[in-house]
This record gives sequence, structure tokens and C-alpha cells, in this order.
Amino acid sequence: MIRAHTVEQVRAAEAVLLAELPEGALMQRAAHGLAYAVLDLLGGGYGRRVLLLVGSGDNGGDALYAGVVLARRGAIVEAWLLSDKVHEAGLAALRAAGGRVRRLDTSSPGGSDYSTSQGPVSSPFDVVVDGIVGIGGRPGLRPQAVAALEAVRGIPVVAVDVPSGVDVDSGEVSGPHVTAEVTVTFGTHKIAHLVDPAAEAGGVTHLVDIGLDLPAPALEALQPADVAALLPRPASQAHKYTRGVVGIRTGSTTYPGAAMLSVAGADCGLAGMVRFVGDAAVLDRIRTVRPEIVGDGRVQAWVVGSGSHQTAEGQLSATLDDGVPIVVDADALEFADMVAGRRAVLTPHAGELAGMLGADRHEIEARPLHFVRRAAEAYRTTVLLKGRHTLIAHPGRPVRVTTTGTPWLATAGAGDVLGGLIGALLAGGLTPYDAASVGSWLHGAAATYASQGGPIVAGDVARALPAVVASLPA
Ligand SMILES: NC(=O)C1=CN([C@@H]2O[C@H](COP(=O)(O)OP(=O)(O)OC[C@H]3O[C@@H](n4cnc5c(N)ncnc54)[C@H](O)[C@@H]3O)[C@@H](O)[C@H]2O)[C@@H](O)CC1
Ligand SMILES: Nc1ncnc2c1ncn2[C@@H]1O[C@H](COP(=O)(O)OP(=O)(O)O)[C@@H](O)[C@H]1O
Ligand SMILES: [K+]
Repeated sequence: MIRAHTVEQVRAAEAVLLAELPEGALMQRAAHGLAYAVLDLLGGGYGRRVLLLVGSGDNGGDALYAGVVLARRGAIVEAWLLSDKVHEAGLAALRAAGGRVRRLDTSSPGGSDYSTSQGPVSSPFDVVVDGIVGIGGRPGLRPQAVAALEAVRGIPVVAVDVPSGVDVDSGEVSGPHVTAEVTVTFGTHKIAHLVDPAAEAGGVTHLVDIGLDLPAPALEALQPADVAALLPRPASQAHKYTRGVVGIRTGSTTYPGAAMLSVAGADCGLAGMVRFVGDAAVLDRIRTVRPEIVGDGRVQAWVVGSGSHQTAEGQLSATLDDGVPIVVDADALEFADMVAGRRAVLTPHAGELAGMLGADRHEIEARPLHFVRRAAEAYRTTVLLKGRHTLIAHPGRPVRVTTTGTPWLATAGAGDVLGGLIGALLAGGLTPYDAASVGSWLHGAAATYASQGGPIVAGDVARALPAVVASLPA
């Protein structure tokens, strides 16, 4: 499991270690981890040209001490100081190691004097290390930092702890910020590493263990071993009813394809049987390609809403008396009040969640973590907000983030497959929270598997699911 903690949790854990360790030891751990990540990126140190952007706090201190390690490995290290106040011991150490230091004129109101008073950057650097601000930073960047970043645009950036300028605890981005290839973080992941839009700004995250002892996380991301441990597998004495039956009430005469795709997601082999309840002509079409699909009867979970069109309300209310968990997708989300407080998974994308909460789609996209939590509290059930990094919230539980997938998954009908798959996992006995997070993980992994870097359609994702399940650790 990848876990992410809040700034407050990190600071508390850090305080315990700081009291135990010799002064500066923690920063040395961080700086060495950072330096080795930079060496990895550069493929070595000798002759490489490294620029450190150094702010006023310990984030800048990490960058300076990493610069020391890099200079000792033969790198040519230059530090641009963005503030009058910097980590003095780190600065002295960098100077002693042969590093070059430039103090930007922070008194200039525009702060953009760098390219005029110092001249433009003549010899490009191989890498920029962003030590502007870390977990102590307020969102946004000051003009000096913006100007410095502008002067080195195009050069790969390694962010120290977080890409400077993002909101660390919410993953929100409200002003200028660093966009990094790699972010080297310490002790634990922060929320901004996993939640968009900040997560996208940080690139690949590399975690350095500095020995923090941490409490329950605010956020978590399943890894293959977690998915394997949660996955419902048939017992040796299993029969189809012990494995669970999933019922699909989706599609309409207008959208028969949605029914076919949600059935395809459900019919991936993770449940014992799949029932389809709906238009007879649609069932006939489904059976021509999936002869194993049966009609109405008892189920352990329902999937409702994909392509349901005007029948959504009726389809949803028809499932309620069974008292089994329900996946509520697409057209049925408008009636999600009906499942408030029940065992359910609501699966909106940003536009649908906007409709449910009376918000604007752009607001949801800018603050997905805030809104998915709000929806889970409002509906007192599991809410899965689809996107590049899908979020799954359930009252009182850490929000789960899906990091599998590919932008090729943004294709019509992919959501229908996801709804069916989550239904199969519910029928298999997972809680709504686990079914949503395992389903979302498998869905993203199947998309990547099917895509191989190229385009896919929704049916390809469903077809790849058995192979992805088979590839999980035993
Ligand atoms: N907490 C931990 O467990 C550890 C922290 N370390 C490092 O220490 C960092 C935190 O250091 P600090 O608490 O000194 O805080 P930061 O270095 O993140 O930044 C705080 C300083 O930046 C200024 N500042 C705030 N917002 C700004 C903005 N938008 N633009 C420009 N300046 C701004 C503040 O006035 C303050 O002086 C971590 O991110 C990490 O890099 C590591 O050395 C070791 C472990
Ligand atoms: N940029 C992206 N990168 C990765 N996955 C994405 C991206 N955009 C959307 N997705 C995923 O693609 C799927 C689209 O589902 P949805 O919006 O419901 O489409 P539809 O309604 O056509 O089925 C979701 O699983 C979502 O998480
Ligand atoms: K930083």
C-alpha cells in the first residue's frame, strides 16, 4: 500500500525523530536520498551541471546538502538563492564543496532581474533541483521563483519533497507552481503526490525512507499485493452461487451498447453468474456474444444506470427491496438520494458529481479530493470520482486513489465496464469501499495492458481483465 499523510502528521512524526537523533541527521538522510535520485536521473555525477533553486526553509537546506553530495561526485553545482534568508549551514557546506552561489536580487519588485542583471543562462544545466518550498510552503510562487523557473524552462526538474507552489494537503493548484519530472519525497507520501491536479505536476514520485513512525494515513493507493489480498477467489468447494451473482439493470433501447459493456465488465469471471434484467431484445443481443448470461432472479449485487436513459429511476427503485449493495452509475446518479446511507458505490465523473452537488464541473476538477469527500459524507456511502487518478471516498476511511491506467482509457463506454466490474466484486463479497478501489485498480491496469501504448475501446478493457487478474501475485 502507498500511504499519504498530512503535513501535520509528518511534522509530528518528524518531531519525535528530531528529539532522538543528532542535530542535522534527518536532513542528511533526506539530502542523500535526494542526491542519489538526481544521480540516477543523470546517469552519474561527473561533469553534470546541476542548478539548485533554494528557498528560505529546510526544503532549500535539503537541496543545498544534496548539492554537496553531487559536487563530491564531480558534478558542477550552482545554487540560486531566492531569499535573503537561507539554510546557512547548508550554504556553507555547498561553498566548501566547491559549489557556486548566486544571490538573486530579491529586493527587485518584479524579481525578474535574473536574466538582465546576471545575463541569460548561457550554459544550460542538465537538471534543476527545486528546493524553493516544501511542506512549509503556501500555495503559489513568489515572482523571484517564477522568474528563475522561466530562465531555465525546458530543463528537467527534480522537486524536493513536493513540486513547489502546490497545496500539499489538498492536491489543489491555485497559482504558479513547479512542474517536475521526478519528485523526491521523505518519510511518506504527501497528499499532493497522489491527488490531481498537483499529482500531475510532480511527475514520478520517489520515496526516501527517513525512519518516520506514522499514524493511519489520510490517503492510500492500492498496490498489486493489496489487490491480490482483497480479490475474491473461488474456494476449492465453490459453486456459482457461493461465488455470488451480479445483476445488471443498465442500458435501454436507445443505448443497448451500455448494457452490453456493463455486462462485459461484470462477466469477467470474478462473480459466479451474471444476470441481465432489461429490454428483451437487448438481452438477446447480449446472449449472441455471451451465452452464459441469464435473466432475472436472486442476486448479491446490482448495477444500475449506464445508458438507462429515462428508465434510470425505475431501474434503481426496482433494486432497492433486495437489500443488496448497488452500483449507481450515469443516468441513475440523478436519483442517488435513494441509496443514501445504504451499501452502494456511486460512480460519477466530474460532470455527474457537479450535477449531484450543485457545483460546477471545473470546480470539481480543481478540487476533486474536497468534493469526493463531501459527496461521501452527504450520501453516507462510497463515492468513486472518475478521472486520471480516480478517488474513492467512504465516511471515516482514508480516501483511496487509483494510480493505474492510461489516458487512452478516456473512451466512451469505459465507465460502463467499470460499473459492471465493481458489481461483480460486490457480488463476490467485497465491501463497497473495497469493491470500488479494487475494481478501479483492475480497470486501470486492464486498460494499460490492452493499450500497450496505443488506442483502445471499452470492450478491450473488459477483455483484458482476466489476464490482469491472472498476473496478480498469488
Ligand atoms: N518534516 C520532515 O519530516 C522533514 C523535512 N525536511 C525538509 O524540510 C521541508 C520543510 O521545511 P520548512 O518547514 O523549513 O518549510 P519550507 O522549506 O517548505 O518553506 C518554508 C519557508 O518558505 C517560505 N514560504 C512559504 N511559502 C512560500 C512561497 N509560496 N513562496 C516562497 N516562500 C515561501 C516561508 O516563509 C518559510 O520561510 C520539507 O519539505 C523537507 O524538504 C527534511 O529535511 C527532513 C524531514
Ligand atoms: N486522462 C485520463 N487518464 C486515465 N484515465 C482516465 C482519464 N480520463 C478518464 N479516465 C477514466 O476513463 C473512464 C471513463 O469513464 P466515463 O467518464 O464514465 O466514460 P463513459 O461514460 O463513456 O463510460 C473512467 O474510468 C476514468 O477514470
Ligand atoms: K520543493
